[in-house]
Amino acid sequence: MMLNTTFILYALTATLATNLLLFLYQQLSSPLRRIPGPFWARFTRGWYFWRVSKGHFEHESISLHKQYGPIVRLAPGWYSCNSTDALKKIYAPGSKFTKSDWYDGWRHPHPSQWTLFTDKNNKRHGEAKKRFSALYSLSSLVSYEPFVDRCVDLFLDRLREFSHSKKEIDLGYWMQCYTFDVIGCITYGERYGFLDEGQDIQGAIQAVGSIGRFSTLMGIYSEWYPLAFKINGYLNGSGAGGRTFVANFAREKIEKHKQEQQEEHLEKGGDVKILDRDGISREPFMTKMIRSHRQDPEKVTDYHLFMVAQSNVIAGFDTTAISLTATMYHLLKTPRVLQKLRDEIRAARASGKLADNDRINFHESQDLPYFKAVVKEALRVHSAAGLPFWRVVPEGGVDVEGIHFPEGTVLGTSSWVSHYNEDVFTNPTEFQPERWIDQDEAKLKAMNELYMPFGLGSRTCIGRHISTLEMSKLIPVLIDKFNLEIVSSPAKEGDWETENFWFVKPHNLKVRVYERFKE
Ligand code: HEM
Repeated sequence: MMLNTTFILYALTATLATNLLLFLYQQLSSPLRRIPGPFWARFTRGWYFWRVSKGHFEHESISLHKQYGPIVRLAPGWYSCNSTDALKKIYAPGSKFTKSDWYDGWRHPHPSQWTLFTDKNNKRHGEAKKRFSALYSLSSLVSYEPFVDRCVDLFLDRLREFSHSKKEIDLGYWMQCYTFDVIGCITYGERYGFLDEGQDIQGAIQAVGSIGRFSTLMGIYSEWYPLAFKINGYLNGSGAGGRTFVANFAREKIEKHKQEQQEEHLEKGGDVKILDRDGISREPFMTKMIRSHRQDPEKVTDYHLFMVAQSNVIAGFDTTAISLTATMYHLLKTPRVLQKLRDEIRAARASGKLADNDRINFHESQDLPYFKAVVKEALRVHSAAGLPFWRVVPEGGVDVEGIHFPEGTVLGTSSWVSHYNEDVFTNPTEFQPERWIDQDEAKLKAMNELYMPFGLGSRTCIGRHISTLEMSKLIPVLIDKFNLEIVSSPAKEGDWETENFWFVKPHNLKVRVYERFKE
């Protein structure tokens, strides 16, 4: 018995030692061994996990590139890239690179539960994206505009109340209420109701937000993800309740829309598009999708209906709220820019370019060059996504910055690294919308090549026009009608707090609101 135990111990030690030696040999003989990076990143993903878990990796990744150059090792076989050459090769439209296993952390572990954002199957992803891209296109925005108008009106009503009561508010939280309700309206034609009371209904804002931390960290050890997912479901504070609320809301609305269309179909003897006086359809996503589902249930399946509805919320609500909050934060911190923007809006109003005194049309907002530069600059200095967009090198490998990366290597670039590239962006930490206007063509081209708040290539954000609509209809009216004042707190040392678990979220941006009355 004693002999057996000793033998097993020897065998285990020998196996471990052999594996360790083999691992060290592979690392030290790898053609990529000369790529610099933090010491422990050579041997384990644990270093990356630890640093990301601190919640500020967007800044750390910029420093790492300053220290080590355009390619930095972040884990064995994972390299962060900072160059135009890398972006062109990794994210080229039609490239064969696939999303890496890190994205598994963002999906339900069952293989049937894929989403556009997480799909590693390029073929299936391409087909689905093509099928639904018209719903998100620039030309479809006009049909969603009345939904956004309703939410903007309600948001401004709330601000008027805060102005009267002089109550301090968390601006980031109220932006979340706005974007959650807008996405509900655009998707189902109905608000969730966050703007009514400012309540986080069933903890849904908190829950969808909490997905970020878990998914970001577990994606680094994606082989453990299915187990962690199961355990997480049993834990308090996992946000399961809020997620269930969002999923149930989707199921309930899908059923309701199906039933209504069925009744309408029977009554009118066929599918009918609801057009307004201008001949424009003002229908939410679900109405359009269910019509396509009725026409061809194999092409637009029940799963597609649910997947698109869920993706809109999970990928679209926080990202847009963060971008709105960041834009307001930088405007408030840079009074020169705020004043210039107000002047542009006032001049547009004075010259009769804005039809309504209390609202702004999307096409009018796109005729305000300084406003567009403000939003572009805000998304440069504060991109909502703050970690590399990891991709797997396909068969044949790839040459980046003169280094050959074999098939299976994981490469990625974070928009923060790209947007703070000092070779291309002069004084990158400064909020200067003018850099997008007063610029020579060559410089502008170089900046645009590195600009990636919505990602790049075939996996670019499908909802980017919708988020532009949401921002363009709120910010000009908000700054025209209200003064906002940041309430400084000693803990924040006059600045704001952010936390990065893929989404770089502002916390506790407390402001006071004052209604502006025109002279
Ligand atoms: C300012 C707001 C937004 C920002 C900054 C943003 C950012 C991004 C980024 C960076 C990606 C690509 C990630 C990657 O390559 O891994 C992405 C993808 C995606 N976004 Fe957005 N997003 C925003 C708003 C929205 C909205 C409003 C929706 C939905 C209505 C949406 C839906 C999606 C979807 C479905 C994908 C996956 C696309 C694909 O893989 O083909 N996003 N977004």
